[in-house]
Amino acid sequence: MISIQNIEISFNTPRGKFTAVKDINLDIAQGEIVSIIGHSGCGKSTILNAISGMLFPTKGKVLLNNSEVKGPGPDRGIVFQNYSLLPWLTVEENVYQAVDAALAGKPTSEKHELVAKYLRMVNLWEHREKYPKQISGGMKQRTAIARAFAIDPSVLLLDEPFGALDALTKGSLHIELLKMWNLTQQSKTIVMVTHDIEEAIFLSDRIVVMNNGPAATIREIEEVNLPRPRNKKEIVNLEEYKIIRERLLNLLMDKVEIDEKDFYKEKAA
Ligand SMILES: Nc1ncnc2c1ncn2[C@@H]1O[C@H](COP(=O)(O)OP(=O)(O)OP(=O)(O)O)[C@@H](O)[C@H]1O
Repeated sequence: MISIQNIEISFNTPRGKFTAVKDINLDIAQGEIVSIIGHSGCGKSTILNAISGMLFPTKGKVLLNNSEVKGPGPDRGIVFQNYSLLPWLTVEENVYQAVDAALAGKPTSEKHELVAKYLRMVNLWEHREKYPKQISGGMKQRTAIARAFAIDPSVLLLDEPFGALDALTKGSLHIELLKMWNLTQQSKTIVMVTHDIEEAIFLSDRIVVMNNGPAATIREIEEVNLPRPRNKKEIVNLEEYKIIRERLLNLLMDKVEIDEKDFYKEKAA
């Protein structure tokens, strides 16, 4: 469904051309959940932005259902870490506004029903009249996720959506995300950027591990062959889980160790 073909993304900076990522090739099937992990600054958000159409590759192309991505569209819903709710609208209005734009021409009652359905799904119906400043971080992110699902995009792009949340809230949002994915017959394709290895394993079918930048590339792609539905308490005891976790930790720690060695070398010199 998504085909990233040999993309390179460079930026013009005051110090010249900066290549953030290069030689990125990745095919993602419909209904797959794929996470992208890697050190800060390795280009995870840059890749997500190229899929969203907010950024154009300097070389190569991104195809969505065999058509080249030329800009953002309602077929792709995006959730960012910083909630991105409009502060002057209530929870319900924030979701309605997106639905109204995506379903222009449909009866108002139908749009309101849709908003209600998704707010109930993320347990926010009781809080629908509150403004963003009156709700917690987890509730803001629930609103953003409900809004993204309500417009019924075929692809959901999540940029560290749970990064600012505490572990318990994060855990319940993981379950709500999978609940919505299951309710759509696992037909939505989800691409998520995260720093959290456990989160990536729990949610994903595949995990893309990036090298460090500049000119970062894909280092390895791990398949997560854990049965679904997944139960967090149960999967952590499975051998497969432990192997993937160890492997991801080793891949990500590699660079840190190299940096440390360099530091001691410099000190000795
Ligand atoms: N508009 C821009 N102009 C110049 N450089 C940019 C621009 N956008 C991103 N970069 C650079 O590209 C690299 C990749 O950035 P990106 O935000 O994709 O990283 P990331 O892996 O998502 O990082 P983090 O995990 O910290 O969010 C960084 O070095 C960043 O400074």
